[in-house]
Amino acid sequence: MDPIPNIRRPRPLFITVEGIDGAGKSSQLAALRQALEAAGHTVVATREPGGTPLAESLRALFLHQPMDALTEALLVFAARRDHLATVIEPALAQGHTVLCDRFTDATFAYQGGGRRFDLAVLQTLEAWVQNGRQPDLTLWFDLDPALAARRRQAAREADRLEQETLDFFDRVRAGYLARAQAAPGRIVRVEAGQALADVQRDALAALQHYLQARGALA
Ligand SMILES: Nc1ncnc2c1ncn2[C@@H]1O[C@H](COP(=O)(O)OP(=O)(O)O)[C@@H](O)[C@H]1O
Ligand SMILES: Cc1cn([C@H]2C[C@H](O)[C@@H](COP(=O)(O)OP(=O)(O)O)O2)c(=O)[nH]c1=O
Repeated sequence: MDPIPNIRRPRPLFITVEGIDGAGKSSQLAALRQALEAAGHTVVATREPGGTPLAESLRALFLHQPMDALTEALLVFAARRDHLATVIEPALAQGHTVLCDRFTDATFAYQGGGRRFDLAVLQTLEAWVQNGRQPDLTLWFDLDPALAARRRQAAREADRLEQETLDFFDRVRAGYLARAQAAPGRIVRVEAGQALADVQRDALAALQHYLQARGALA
């Protein structure tokens, strides 16, 4: 008889990070990944829109071509469909934890909040595309839009979305707040206006709290 491998892998998780552009979520991904690996998870790190060759092509169009709000919503959900079918679901089925930079909360915040697009249509698309799949945990890096704009200006050239007004980002932020209020057990707000190390401390604490509460440690 083959020996049974003495490895206890924790239950795979689907974890997402969210926030307005410049909130600092990408800066926290490496530390989150390390913490998950230290807890026994094998991690697939990915992003939206993107994460597959097709979805990365859609991302390039999305970030640079002018389009209306419905087209935006259809493109991000088309990208999401391919990403779920070819990366996220297979990874979870193989026992890997998926750490994803943005997911559907971004659609409700940007297209729903920012563009004021019909939330009922987004809910219909979500149901069609996701087949019930939702993140287990979402860390929402929340930052004042004026401060986020200053951080972005110091860091990079603005893409199509990042050229939007402060009013737009106020609505995106309000969209995230509404999502967090509707799903308080899933979405955890992290105060992103602090120094990088303090944001990291709070994000890791929220992750550890979740892992302990769900028994998701190795
Ligand atoms: N807590 C922080 N304090 C100051 N600057 C930060 C902080 N977090 C990130 N930054 C900087 O702000 C810019 C945007 O951060 P980034 O992680 O790319 O944000 P996002 O992925 O949310 O758009 C980068 O130049 C980054 O170094
Ligand atoms: C996933 C998603 C992203 N977006 C937007 C948010 C961002 O402005 C942009 C790309 O996100 P992001 O990868 O965070 O950009 P960057 O690498 O420049 O930090 O796409 C939507 O509008 N709807 C969505 O559903």
